[in-house]
Amino acid sequence: MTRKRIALVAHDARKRDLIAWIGAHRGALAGHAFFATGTTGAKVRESHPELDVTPLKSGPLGGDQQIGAMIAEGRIDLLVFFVDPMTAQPHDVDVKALTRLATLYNIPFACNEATADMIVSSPLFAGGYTPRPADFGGYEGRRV
Ligand SMILES: O=C(CO)COP(=O)(O)O
Repeated sequence: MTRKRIALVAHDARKRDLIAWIGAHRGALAGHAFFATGTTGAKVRESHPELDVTPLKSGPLGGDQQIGAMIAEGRIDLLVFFVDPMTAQPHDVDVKALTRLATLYNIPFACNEATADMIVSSPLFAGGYTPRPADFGGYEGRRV
């Protein structure tokens, strides 16, 4: 198994769903390294102490930005971010920045359970798949 670096984020209304999702996939998730926004990380650690979870800052205090920076540095292989589409977030710009970077750097990114289910049950997940590097569509600063 290739050890993946998995970012976990859930808005408040989705935290229970993320914990349940982790429980449902504990076999596939065992042994990987997890990085999570603060409150999400604390809850994941509480319910799944067997996982190696590094908590970052809480989302509204910069945690989404920290994960975005890790993506830009090539330090995250998968983002599982259970988004609440029904509640306005004070840090909406940070959420947008994070999802933009996940898209830009072409990492697998699940914003709901169905997508997360497909990713962790894919043979590509088990098989050490490496996505092609982003080429930024001709952006002049791409080598910088
Ligand atoms: O707000 C979040 C993501 O945008 C999540 O942050 P917490 O995990 O600290 O609640």
